[in-house]
Amino acid sequence: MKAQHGGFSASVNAMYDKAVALMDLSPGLVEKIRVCNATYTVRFGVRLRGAIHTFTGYRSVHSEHMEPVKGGIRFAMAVDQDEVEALAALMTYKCALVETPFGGSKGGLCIDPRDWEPHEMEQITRRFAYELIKRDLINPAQNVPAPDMGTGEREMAWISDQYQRMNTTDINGRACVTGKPLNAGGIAGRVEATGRGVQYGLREFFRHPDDMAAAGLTGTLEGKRVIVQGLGNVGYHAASFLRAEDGAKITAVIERDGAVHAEGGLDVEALREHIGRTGGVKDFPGGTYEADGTRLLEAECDILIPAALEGVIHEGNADRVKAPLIIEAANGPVTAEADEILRKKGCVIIPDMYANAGGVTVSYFEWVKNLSHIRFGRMQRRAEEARHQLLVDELERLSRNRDTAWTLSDDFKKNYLRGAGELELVRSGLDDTMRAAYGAMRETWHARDDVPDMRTAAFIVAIGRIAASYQAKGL
Ligand SMILES: NC(=O)c1ccc[n+]([C@@H]2O[C@H](COP(=O)([O-])OP(=O)(O)OC[C@H]3O[C@@H](n4cnc5c(N)ncnc54)[C@H](O)[C@@H]3O)[C@@H](O)[C@H]2O)c1
Repeated sequence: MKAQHGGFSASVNAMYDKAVALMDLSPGLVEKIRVCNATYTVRFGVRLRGAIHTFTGYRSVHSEHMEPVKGGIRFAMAVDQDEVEALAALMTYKCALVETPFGGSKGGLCIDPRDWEPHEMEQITRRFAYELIKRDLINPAQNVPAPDMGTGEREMAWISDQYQRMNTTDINGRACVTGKPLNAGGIAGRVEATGRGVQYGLREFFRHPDDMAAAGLTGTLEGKRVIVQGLGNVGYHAASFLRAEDGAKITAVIERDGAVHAEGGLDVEALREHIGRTGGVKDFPGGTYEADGTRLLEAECDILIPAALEGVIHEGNADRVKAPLIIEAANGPVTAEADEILRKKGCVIIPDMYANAGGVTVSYFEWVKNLSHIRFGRMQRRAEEARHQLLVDELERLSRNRDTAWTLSDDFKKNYLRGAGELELVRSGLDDTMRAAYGAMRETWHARDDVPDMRTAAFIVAIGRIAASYQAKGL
Protein backbone atom coordinates (compact mmCIF):
# COMPACT_ATOMS: atom_id res chain seq x y z
CA MET A 1 0.00 0.00 0.00
CA LYS A 2 2.86 2.41 -0.69
CA ALA A 3 1.05 4.60 -3.14
CA GLN A 4 3.44 7.48 -2.70
CA HIS A 5 5.29 9.29 -5.44
CA GLY A 6 8.95 9.17 -4.50
CA GLY A 7 8.26 7.38 -1.23
CA PHE A 8 7.15 8.23 2.27
CA SER A 9 10.25 10.34 3.10
CA ALA A 10 9.74 12.45 -0.02
CA SER A 11 6.17 13.08 1.09
CA VAL A 12 7.22 14.16 4.60
CA ASN A 13 9.99 16.33 3.14
CA ALA A 14 7.58 18.01 0.70
CA MET A 15 5.39 18.99 3.67
CA TYR A 16 8.50 20.17 5.55
CA ASP A 17 9.62 22.28 2.56
CA LYS A 18 6.19 23.89 2.35
CA ALA A 19 6.52 25.04 5.97
CA VAL A 20 10.15 26.23 5.89
CA ALA A 21 9.34 28.35 2.82
CA LEU A 22 7.24 30.45 5.23
CA MET A 23 10.00 30.70 7.85
CA ASP A 24 13.07 32.82 8.15
CA LEU A 25 15.77 30.18 8.58
CA SER A 26 19.19 29.90 6.97
CA PRO A 27 19.35 27.34 4.13
CA GLY A 28 22.05 25.46 6.01
CA LEU A 29 19.89 25.01 9.08
CA VAL A 30 16.88 24.04 6.95
CA GLU A 31 18.96 21.27 5.38
CA LYS A 32 20.40 20.13 8.73
CA ILE A 33 16.98 19.76 10.31
CA ARG A 34 15.51 17.98 7.27
CA VAL A 35 18.10 15.24 6.83
CA CYS A 36 18.12 11.93 8.66
CA ASN A 37 21.32 11.71 10.74
CA ALA A 38 21.90 7.97 10.44
CA THR A 39 20.22 4.67 9.69
CA TYR A 40 21.60 1.39 10.87
CA THR A 41 20.63 -1.74 8.93
CA VAL A 42 21.09 -5.13 10.50
CA ARG A 43 20.70 -8.62 9.09
CA PHE A 44 20.77 -11.37 11.65
CA GLY A 45 20.05 -15.07 11.71
CA VAL A 46 17.89 -17.02 14.12
CA ARG A 47 17.64 -20.80 14.17
CA LEU A 48 13.95 -21.68 14.11
CA ARG A 49 12.07 -24.83 13.17
CA GLY A 50 15.34 -26.56 12.35
CA ALA A 51 16.61 -23.94 9.88
CA ILE A 52 18.38 -20.60 9.94
CA HIS A 53 16.15 -17.66 9.08
CA THR A 54 17.67 -14.28 8.24
CA PHE A 55 15.80 -11.13 9.23
CA THR A 56 16.41 -7.51 8.23
CA GLY A 57 15.87 -4.68 10.67
CA TYR A 58 16.54 -0.94 10.92
CA ARG A 59 16.98 1.77 13.51
CA SER A 60 16.99 5.26 12.15
CA VAL A 61 18.06 8.38 14.07
CA HIS A 62 16.66 11.48 12.46
CA SER A 63 17.67 14.25 14.86
CA GLU A 64 19.75 14.34 18.02
CA HIS A 65 19.13 17.97 18.91
CA MET A 66 17.78 16.43 22.11
CA GLU A 67 18.69 13.08 23.59
CA PRO A 68 17.59 10.44 24.07
CA VAL A 69 16.00 10.06 20.69
CA LYS A 70 12.59 8.42 20.74
CA GLY A 71 10.42 6.41 18.38
CA GLY A 72 8.62 3.12 18.04
CA ILE A 73 9.67 -0.20 16.59
CA ARG A 74 7.43 -1.55 13.84
CA PHE A 75 7.11 -5.22 12.90
CA ALA A 76 5.66 -5.47 9.38
CA MET A 77 6.61 -6.93 6.02
CA ALA A 78 6.55 -3.50 4.34
CA VAL A 79 9.28 -2.06 6.61
CA ASP A 80 12.19 -0.58 4.66
CA GLN A 81 14.79 2.14 5.06
CA ASP A 82 12.66 4.85 3.48
CA GLU A 83 9.77 4.06 5.79
CA VAL A 84 11.78 4.13 9.03
CA GLU A 85 13.52 7.35 7.96
CA ALA A 86 10.18 9.04 7.24
CA LEU A 87 8.75 7.81 10.55
CA ALA A 88 11.88 8.97 12.42
CA ALA A 89 11.53 12.45 10.89
CA LEU A 90 7.90 12.60 11.98
CA MET A 91 9.03 11.67 15.51
CA THR A 92 11.42 14.63 15.58
CA TYR A 93 8.64 17.05 14.63
CA LYS A 94 6.07 15.37 16.87
CA CYS A 95 8.28 15.51 19.98
CA ALA A 96 8.97 19.20 19.32
CA LEU A 97 5.29 19.99 18.83
CA VAL A 98 4.20 18.40 22.11
CA GLU A 99 7.37 19.51 23.91
CA THR A 100 8.68 16.15 24.99
CA PRO A 101 12.46 16.54 25.38
CA PHE A 102 13.48 13.99 22.75
CA GLY A 103 15.02 13.79 19.31
CA GLY A 104 13.42 11.59 16.66
CA SER A 105 14.08 7.95 15.87
CA LYS A 106 12.27 4.89 14.56
CA GLY A 107 12.94 1.21 14.06
CA GLY A 108 11.50 -1.61 12.09
CA LEU A 109 11.83 -5.30 11.40
CA CYS A 110 10.67 -6.96 8.18
CA ILE A 111 8.46 -9.65 9.60
CA ASP A 112 4.83 -10.68 9.71
CA PRO A 113 4.32 -11.52 13.41
CA ARG A 114 1.36 -13.73 12.46
CA ASP A 115 3.80 -16.17 10.84
CA TRP A 116 5.50 -17.05 14.12
CA GLU A 117 4.64 -18.61 17.46
CA PRO A 118 5.02 -16.44 20.59
CA HIS A 119 8.19 -18.24 21.73
CA GLU A 120 9.69 -17.75 18.26
CA MET A 121 8.75 -14.06 18.31
CA GLU A 122 10.52 -13.78 21.64
CA GLN A 123 13.72 -15.26 20.21
CA ILE A 124 13.58 -12.98 17.15
CA THR A 125 12.77 -9.85 19.17
CA ARG A 126 15.50 -10.50 21.72
CA ARG A 127 18.04 -11.06 18.95
CA PHE A 128 17.03 -7.86 17.15
CA ALA A 129 17.19 -5.99 20.46
CA TYR A 130 20.66 -7.43 21.16
CA GLU A 131 21.92 -6.08 17.84
CA LEU A 132 20.59 -2.60 18.63
CA ILE A 133 21.61 -2.58 22.32
CA LYS A 134 25.24 -3.40 21.62
CA ARG A 135 25.40 -0.34 19.34
CA ASP A 136 23.66 1.97 21.86
CA LEU A 137 20.65 2.14 19.57
CA ILE A 138 18.60 1.09 22.57
CA ASN A 139 19.74 2.91 25.70
CA PRO A 140 17.93 4.94 28.38
CA ALA A 141 20.15 7.97 27.81
CA GLN A 142 20.47 7.76 24.04
CA ASN A 143 17.70 5.92 22.26
CA VAL A 144 14.40 4.79 23.73
CA PRO A 145 12.01 2.75 21.54
CA ALA A 146 8.28 2.17 22.07
CA PRO A 147 5.52 0.11 20.43
CA ASP A 148 4.32 0.72 16.89
CA MET A 149 2.47 -1.36 14.33
CA GLY A 150 2.90 -5.06 15.05
CA THR A 151 4.47 -4.56 18.48
CA GLY A 152 3.06 -3.94 21.94
CA GLU A 153 3.68 -4.46 25.64
CA ARG A 154 4.91 -8.01 25.11
CA GLU A 155 7.75 -7.01 22.78
CA MET A 156 8.68 -4.02 24.97
CA ALA A 157 9.00 -6.32 28.00
CA TRP A 158 11.38 -8.61 26.07
CA ILE A 159 13.45 -5.65 24.87
CA SER A 160 13.65 -4.18 28.37
CA ASP A 161 14.68 -7.52 29.84
CA GLN A 162 17.27 -8.05 27.11
CA TYR A 163 18.80 -4.63 27.83
CA GLN A 164 18.91 -5.33 31.56
CA ARG A 165 20.58 -8.71 31.02
CA MET A 166 23.27 -7.00 28.96
CA ASN A 167 23.64 -4.02 31.33
CA THR A 168 23.24 -5.48 34.78
CA THR A 169 24.66 -2.46 36.60
CA ASP A 170 22.62 0.17 34.80
CA ILE A 171 20.21 1.30 37.48
CA ASN A 172 18.14 3.10 34.84
CA GLY A 173 17.84 0.02 32.66
CA ARG A 174 14.05 -0.06 32.66
CA ALA A 175 13.98 3.37 31.02
CA CYS A 176 15.57 1.88 27.87
CA VAL A 177 12.15 1.35 26.33
CA THR A 178 8.59 2.56 26.98
CA GLY A 179 5.22 0.94 26.50
CA LYS A 180 6.12 -1.89 28.90
CA PRO A 181 3.50 -3.82 30.87
CA LEU A 182 2.65 -2.31 34.26
CA ASN A 183 4.33 -5.15 36.12
CA ALA A 184 7.57 -4.58 34.20
CA GLY A 185 7.98 -0.86 34.78
CA GLY A 186 5.18 0.45 32.56
CA ILE A 187 2.77 3.23 33.37
CA ALA A 188 -1.01 3.21 33.70
CA GLY A 189 -2.70 4.47 30.54
CA ARG A 190 0.15 3.87 28.07
CA VAL A 191 -1.61 1.17 26.03
CA GLU A 192 -4.61 3.43 25.41
CA ALA A 193 -2.55 6.63 25.18
CA THR A 194 -2.39 7.17 21.42
CA GLY A 195 -6.11 6.49 20.94
CA ARG A 196 -6.87 8.62 23.98
CA GLY A 197 -4.79 11.41 22.44
CA VAL A 198 -6.83 11.15 19.23
CA GLN A 199 -9.97 11.58 21.33
CA TYR A 200 -8.54 14.57 23.24
CA GLY A 201 -7.36 16.12 19.97
CA LEU A 202 -10.84 15.81 18.47
CA ARG A 203 -12.45 17.22 21.60
CA GLU A 204 -10.11 20.19 21.36
CA PHE A 205 -11.05 20.71 17.71
CA PHE A 206 -14.74 20.64 18.66
CA ARG A 207 -14.11 23.32 21.30
CA HIS A 208 -13.22 25.80 18.54
CA PRO A 209 -16.22 26.81 16.42
CA ASP A 210 -14.12 28.62 13.82
CA ASP A 211 -11.98 25.52 13.26
CA MET A 212 -15.14 23.45 12.93
CA ALA A 213 -16.54 26.00 10.50
CA ALA A 214 -13.46 25.51 8.29
CA ALA A 215 -14.59 21.89 7.90
CA GLY A 216 -18.28 22.84 7.66
CA LEU A 217 -19.03 21.02 10.92
CA THR A 218 -21.29 22.18 13.74
CA GLY A 219 -22.43 20.83 17.10
CA THR A 220 -20.49 18.36 19.20
CA LEU A 221 -19.00 14.91 18.75
CA GLU A 222 -22.34 13.44 19.81
CA GLY A 223 -23.89 11.58 16.89
CA LYS A 224 -21.03 12.32 14.47
CA ARG A 225 -20.44 9.56 11.91
CA VAL A 226 -16.90 8.22 12.16
CA ILE A 227 -15.04 5.84 9.84
CA VAL A 228 -11.94 4.14 11.22
CA GLN A 229 -9.27 2.33 9.21
CA GLY A 230 -7.36 -0.20 11.31
CA LEU A 231 -8.90 -1.46 14.56
CA GLY A 232 -5.52 -2.09 16.19
CA ASN A 233 -4.12 -0.42 19.25
CA VAL A 234 -4.64 3.17 18.11
CA GLY A 235 -7.80 2.74 16.05
CA TYR A 236 -9.58 0.57 18.59
CA HIS A 237 -8.96 2.84 21.56
CA ALA A 238 -9.89 5.99 19.62
CA ALA A 239 -13.10 4.39 18.33
CA SER A 240 -14.00 2.88 21.68
CA PHE A 241 -13.57 6.14 23.64
CA LEU A 242 -15.30 8.31 21.04
CA ARG A 243 -18.26 5.96 21.00
CA ALA A 244 -18.58 5.34 24.74
CA GLU A 245 -17.64 8.75 26.10
CA ASP A 246 -18.53 11.26 23.37
CA GLY A 247 -21.52 9.60 21.75
CA ALA A 248 -19.97 9.39 18.28
CA LYS A 249 -21.20 6.66 15.90
CA ILE A 250 -18.59 4.38 14.35
CA THR A 251 -20.30 3.82 11.01
CA ALA A 252 -17.52 1.79 9.34
CA VAL A 253 -14.33 -0.05 10.19
CA ILE A 254 -11.83 -0.89 7.47
CA GLU A 255 -9.44 -3.76 8.14
CA ARG A 256 -6.98 -5.89 6.17
CA ASP A 257 -9.63 -8.31 4.91
CA GLY A 258 -12.28 -5.74 4.00
CA ALA A 259 -14.67 -3.44 5.83
CA VAL A 260 -17.91 -3.56 7.81
CA HIS A 261 -20.36 -0.73 7.97
CA ALA A 262 -23.66 0.09 9.69
CA GLU A 263 -25.30 3.50 9.42
CA GLY A 264 -26.68 3.15 12.95
CA GLY A 265 -23.20 2.54 14.31
CA LEU A 266 -21.06 -0.54 14.98
CA ASP A 267 -20.53 -2.20 18.34
CA VAL A 268 -16.78 -1.64 18.45
CA GLU A 269 -16.21 -3.92 21.43
CA ALA A 270 -18.01 -6.83 19.77
CA LEU A 271 -16.16 -6.17 16.52
CA ARG A 272 -12.79 -6.13 18.25
CA GLU A 273 -13.64 -9.45 19.89
CA HIS A 274 -14.73 -10.84 16.49
CA ILE A 275 -11.45 -9.75 14.84
CA GLY A 276 -9.46 -11.27 17.70
CA ARG A 277 -11.30 -14.57 17.30
CA THR A 278 -11.56 -14.86 13.51
CA GLY A 279 -8.66 -12.72 12.28
CA GLY A 280 -10.80 -10.26 10.32
CA VAL A 281 -14.04 -8.31 9.99
CA LYS A 282 -15.73 -10.76 7.59
CA ASP A 283 -18.90 -12.42 8.95
CA PHE A 284 -19.32 -9.87 11.73
CA PRO A 285 -23.04 -10.08 12.44
CA GLY A 286 -23.47 -6.41 13.42
CA GLY A 287 -22.74 -4.82 10.02
CA THR A 288 -22.56 -5.19 6.25
CA TYR A 289 -19.35 -6.63 4.85
CA GLU A 290 -17.50 -5.11 1.91
CA ALA A 291 -14.55 -7.06 0.47
CA ASP A 292 -12.94 -3.96 -1.06
CA GLY A 293 -12.44 -2.15 2.24
CA THR A 294 -10.49 0.82 0.91
CA ARG A 295 -13.64 2.01 -0.91
CA LEU A 296 -15.03 2.91 2.51
CA LEU A 297 -12.33 5.59 2.81
CA GLU A 298 -14.47 7.43 0.29
CA ALA A 299 -17.81 6.94 2.07
CA GLU A 300 -19.97 9.73 3.53
CA CYS A 301 -19.06 10.52 7.14
CA ASP A 302 -18.20 13.44 9.41
CA ILE A 303 -14.81 12.24 10.57
CA LEU A 304 -12.35 9.86 8.92
CA ILE A 305 -9.72 8.28 11.17
CA PRO A 306 -7.02 6.44 9.22
CA ALA A 307 -5.27 4.41 11.93
CA ALA A 308 -3.33 1.78 10.01
CA LEU A 309 -0.76 2.56 7.33
CA GLU A 310 0.88 5.45 5.52
CA GLY A 311 -0.07 6.53 2.02
CA VAL A 312 -3.65 5.23 2.05
CA ILE A 313 -5.08 8.55 0.85
CA HIS A 314 -3.15 9.47 -2.25
CA GLU A 315 -3.36 11.27 -5.57
CA GLY A 316 -5.51 8.46 -6.94
CA ASN A 317 -8.36 8.57 -4.40
CA ALA A 318 -8.13 11.93 -2.57
CA ASP A 319 -10.62 13.55 -4.89
CA ARG A 320 -13.26 10.98 -3.97
CA VAL A 321 -12.80 11.28 -0.19
CA LYS A 322 -15.95 12.89 1.21
CA ALA A 323 -15.00 13.32 4.87
CA PRO A 324 -14.89 17.03 5.82
CA LEU A 325 -12.49 16.22 8.67
CA ILE A 326 -9.61 13.74 8.74
CA ILE A 327 -7.65 13.08 11.90
CA GLU A 328 -4.42 11.25 11.12
CA ALA A 329 -4.15 8.65 13.86
CA ALA A 330 -1.65 6.73 11.71
CA ASN A 331 1.63 8.25 10.63
CA GLY A 332 1.57 9.65 7.10
CA PRO A 333 -1.80 8.28 5.92
CA VAL A 334 -2.26 11.27 3.58
CA THR A 335 0.46 11.86 0.97
CA ALA A 336 1.70 15.36 0.14
CA GLU A 337 -0.16 15.29 -3.19
CA ALA A 338 -3.41 14.16 -1.55
CA ASP A 339 -2.99 16.81 1.12
CA GLU A 340 -3.12 19.54 -1.56
CA ILE A 341 -6.16 18.01 -3.25
CA LEU A 342 -8.05 17.69 0.03
CA ARG A 343 -7.24 21.22 1.18
CA LYS A 344 -8.57 22.65 -2.07
CA LYS A 345 -11.78 20.69 -1.50
CA GLY A 346 -12.16 22.28 1.96
CA CYS A 347 -11.29 19.16 3.95
CA VAL A 348 -9.58 19.91 7.27
CA ILE A 349 -6.77 17.56 8.30
CA ILE A 350 -5.61 17.29 11.90
CA PRO A 351 -2.04 16.19 11.19
CA ASP A 352 -0.34 13.03 12.41
CA MET A 353 2.41 14.81 14.31
CA TYR A 354 -0.30 16.22 16.58
CA ALA A 355 -3.04 13.62 16.32
CA ASN A 356 -1.04 10.58 17.40
CA ALA A 357 1.29 12.32 19.85
CA GLY A 358 -0.52 10.82 22.84
CA GLY A 359 1.75 7.78 22.66
CA VAL A 360 5.03 9.62 22.95
CA THR A 361 3.59 11.97 25.56
CA VAL A 362 2.71 9.12 27.92
CA SER A 363 5.95 7.36 26.97
CA TYR A 364 7.71 10.43 28.30
CA PHE A 365 5.82 10.05 31.59
CA GLU A 366 6.87 6.39 31.72
CA TRP A 367 10.51 7.25 31.06
CA VAL A 368 10.46 9.89 33.83
CA LYS A 369 8.77 7.40 36.17
CA ASN A 370 11.47 4.80 35.45
CA LEU A 371 14.28 7.29 35.99
CA SER A 372 12.79 8.54 39.24
CA HIS A 373 12.40 4.98 40.55
CA ILE A 374 9.12 5.82 42.21
CA ARG A 375 5.54 5.13 41.28
CA PHE A 376 4.31 8.04 39.23
CA GLY A 377 2.54 10.59 41.39
CA ARG A 378 3.36 8.78 44.63
CA MET A 379 5.24 11.66 46.23
CA GLN A 380 2.65 14.11 45.06
CA ARG A 381 -0.10 11.88 46.41
CA ARG A 382 1.53 11.71 49.81
CA ALA A 383 1.86 15.50 49.90
CA GLU A 384 -1.76 15.90 48.82
CA GLU A 385 -2.89 13.40 51.41
CA ALA A 386 -1.11 15.33 54.14
CA ARG A 387 -2.69 18.56 52.99
CA HIS A 388 -6.13 16.99 52.73
CA GLN A 389 -5.77 15.52 56.21
CA LEU A 390 -5.16 19.01 57.57
CA LEU A 391 -8.31 20.19 55.83
CA VAL A 392 -10.39 17.30 57.12
CA ASP A 393 -9.12 17.79 60.69
CA GLU A 394 -9.92 21.45 60.50
CA LEU A 395 -13.44 20.85 59.20
CA GLU A 396 -14.05 18.37 61.96
CA ARG A 397 -12.79 20.77 64.59
CA LEU A 398 -15.04 23.51 63.22
CA SER A 399 -18.04 21.25 63.16
CA ARG A 400 -17.40 20.18 66.79
CA ASN A 401 -16.94 23.73 68.01
CA ARG A 402 -20.16 24.91 66.43
CA ASP A 403 -21.82 21.91 67.95
CA THR A 404 -23.60 21.07 64.71
CA ALA A 405 -24.72 17.60 63.89
CA TRP A 406 -22.83 17.15 60.64
CA THR A 407 -19.69 15.08 60.52
CA LEU A 408 -17.73 13.91 57.51
CA SER A 409 -18.69 10.45 56.33
CA ASP A 410 -16.02 7.80 56.25
CA ASP A 411 -16.68 7.38 52.52
CA PHE A 412 -16.03 11.03 51.86
CA LYS A 413 -12.85 10.93 53.86
CA LYS A 414 -11.63 7.82 52.09
CA ASN A 415 -12.33 9.16 48.61
CA TYR A 416 -11.13 12.64 49.35
CA LEU A 417 -7.92 11.36 50.81
CA ARG A 418 -7.31 8.92 48.01
CA GLY A 419 -6.37 11.78 45.70
CA ALA A 420 -5.44 11.24 42.08
CA GLY A 421 -3.94 7.89 41.13
CA GLU A 422 -1.40 7.25 38.39
CA LEU A 423 -4.03 6.83 35.68
CA GLU A 424 -5.73 10.14 36.53
CA LEU A 425 -2.39 11.93 36.56
CA VAL A 426 -1.41 10.42 33.22
CA ARG A 427 -4.73 11.34 31.62
CA SER A 428 -4.71 14.89 32.90
CA GLY A 429 -1.07 15.31 31.80
CA LEU A 430 -2.00 14.01 28.36
CA ASP A 431 -5.05 16.26 28.11
CA ASP A 432 -2.98 19.25 29.14
CA THR A 433 -0.33 18.40 26.53
CA MET A 434 -2.88 17.96 23.74
CA ARG A 435 -4.56 21.27 24.60
CA ALA A 436 -1.29 23.19 24.71
CA ALA A 437 -0.04 21.74 21.41
CA TYR A 438 -3.39 22.39 19.74
CA GLY A 439 -3.25 25.99 20.97
CA ALA A 440 0.24 26.52 19.54
CA MET A 441 -0.74 24.93 16.22
CA ARG A 442 -4.00 26.84 15.76
CA GLU A 443 -2.48 30.14 16.80
CA THR A 444 0.06 29.84 13.97
CA TRP A 445 -2.65 28.62 11.59
CA HIS A 446 -4.92 31.62 12.24
CA ALA A 447 -2.34 34.32 12.93
CA ARG A 448 -0.95 34.35 9.39
CA ASP A 449 -2.82 34.47 6.11
CA ASP A 450 -0.05 32.58 4.32
CA VAL A 451 -0.30 29.48 6.55
CA PRO A 452 -2.74 27.34 4.57
CA ASP A 453 -3.55 24.54 6.97
CA MET A 454 -3.03 22.94 10.36
CA ARG A 455 -0.27 20.65 9.12
CA THR A 456 1.87 23.52 7.88
CA ALA A 457 1.21 25.33 11.16
CA ALA A 458 2.29 22.25 13.13
CA PHE A 459 5.48 22.00 11.07
CA ILE A 460 6.23 25.71 11.63
CA VAL A 461 5.83 25.37 15.41
CA ALA A 462 7.93 22.20 15.54
CA ILE A 463 10.70 23.40 13.21
CA GLY A 464 10.86 26.72 15.05
CA ARG A 465 11.51 24.91 18.33
CA ILE A 466 14.12 22.57 16.81
CA ALA A 467 15.86 25.53 15.15
CA ALA A 468 15.89 27.39 18.48
CA SER A 469 17.44 24.36 20.11
CA TYR A 470 20.21 24.15 17.47
CA GLN A 471 20.79 27.90 17.66
CA ALA A 472 21.08 27.81 21.45
CA LYS A 473 23.42 24.84 21.66
CA GLY A 474 25.29 24.95 18.39
CA LEU A 475 25.42 21.92 16.12
N1 LIG B 1 1.04 2.29 18.96
C1 LIG B 1 1.28 3.56 19.19
O1 LIG B 1 1.41 3.99 20.34
C2 LIG B 1 1.39 4.55 18.04
C3 LIG B 1 1.78 5.86 18.35
C4 LIG B 1 1.80 6.80 17.34
C5 LIG B 1 1.45 6.44 16.06
N2 LIG B 1 1.09 5.16 15.78
C6 LIG B 1 0.73 4.86 14.39
O2 LIG B 1 -0.60 4.36 14.34
C7 LIG B 1 -0.72 3.43 13.26
C8 LIG B 1 -1.28 2.12 13.78
O3 LIG B 1 -0.44 1.63 14.81
P1 LIG B 1 -0.94 0.59 15.90
O4 LIG B 1 0.06 0.62 17.00
O5 LIG B 1 -2.38 0.80 16.19
O6 LIG B 1 -0.74 -0.76 15.11
P2 LIG B 1 -1.47 -2.18 15.36
O7 LIG B 1 -0.57 -3.18 14.78
O8 LIG B 1 -1.90 -2.32 16.77
O9 LIG B 1 -2.79 -2.03 14.49
C9 LIG B 1 -2.81 -1.83 13.12
C10 LIG B 1 -4.16 -2.24 12.61
O10 LIG B 1 -4.26 -1.93 11.23
C11 LIG B 1 -4.74 -3.07 10.53
N3 LIG B 1 -4.24 -3.05 9.16
C12 LIG B 1 -3.04 -3.45 8.69
N4 LIG B 1 -2.98 -3.32 7.38
C13 LIG B 1 -4.17 -2.81 6.99
C14 LIG B 1 -4.71 -2.45 5.75
N5 LIG B 1 -4.02 -2.61 4.62
N6 LIG B 1 -5.97 -1.94 5.72
C15 LIG B 1 -6.69 -1.79 6.85
N7 LIG B 1 -6.22 -2.13 8.06
C16 LIG B 1 -4.97 -2.63 8.13
C17 LIG B 1 -4.23 -4.25 11.32
O11 LIG B 1 -4.98 -5.43 11.07
C18 LIG B 1 -4.40 -3.75 12.74
O12 LIG B 1 -5.70 -3.97 13.25
C19 LIG B 1 0.66 3.35 12.63
O13 LIG B 1 0.75 4.29 11.58
C20 LIG B 1 1.58 3.78 13.75
O14 LIG B 1 2.81 4.32 13.29
C21 LIG B 1 1.05 4.20 16.74
